[in-house]
Amino acid sequence: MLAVRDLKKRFGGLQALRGIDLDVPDRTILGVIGMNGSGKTTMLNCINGIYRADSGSIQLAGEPLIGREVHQVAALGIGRTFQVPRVFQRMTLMENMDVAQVGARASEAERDDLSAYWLDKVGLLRLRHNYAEELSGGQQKLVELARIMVAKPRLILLDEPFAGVNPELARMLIGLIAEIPVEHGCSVVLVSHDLTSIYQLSHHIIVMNEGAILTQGNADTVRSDPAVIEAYLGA
Ligand SMILES: Nc1ncnc2c1ncn2[C@@H]1O[C@H](COP(=O)(O)OP(=O)(O)OP(=O)(O)O)[C@@H](O)[C@H]1O
Repeated sequence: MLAVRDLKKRFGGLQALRGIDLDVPDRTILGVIGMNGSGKTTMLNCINGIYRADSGSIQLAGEPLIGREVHQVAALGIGRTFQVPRVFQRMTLMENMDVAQVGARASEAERDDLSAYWLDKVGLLRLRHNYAEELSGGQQKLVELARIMVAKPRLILLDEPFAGVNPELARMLIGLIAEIPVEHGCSVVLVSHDLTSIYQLSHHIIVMNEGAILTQGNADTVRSDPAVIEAYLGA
């Protein structure tokens, strides 16, 4: 679904990405871990068009993405959430959901049904007529996830979805992310410092360090890799 080759990005004198290669097969979850500043968010920003990569290639199901604007990447089927959720504060939750369906070939009733379905999935249906600004930061993260899902994406990029989310909501979120590939036919790139969730959810994991991939593999491989233990886990 997603293929990244030799992706490089520099900010002035800082080489933030030093040639990243990765593949996310259809209906799988790629976990991304790494120390602060290792380039995880920069990589997501290059994939969804916030930053223009200096070199390399990014393809979604064979479609090249580099050089496309954020809205064009979204229209090709990539949804994105942020460390600090970007929901429309002065809109109700239903209005937030509807904005994400602009251009969808669906009636108002169909759009409302889909909005309600996803708000229910994230446990916020009862608050559908509340303004987003009335919700906690953790709840806003759930709204953001629900909002990207109503656009029926082929791939979603989740940046620290569990940070600032209380344990009960986090458990619900883990269950929800786990079923997204199979039930909704969507691949996931999951950036998180929460190793337990990453190990539990990911089909494949990459460990980033100073803009490069330090190691990769399944949870067992990554957990036991001496370079990861030394560089990332510090133990
Ligand atoms: N717009 C920017 N301008 C200059 N430097 C930037 C910019 N964005 C990121 N960087 C730098 O690039 C490096 C990688 O940052 P990035 O945010 O991608 O790391 P990260 O792995 O997501 O970190 P964290 O876990 O703290 O979110 C850091 O040194 C950061 O300061």
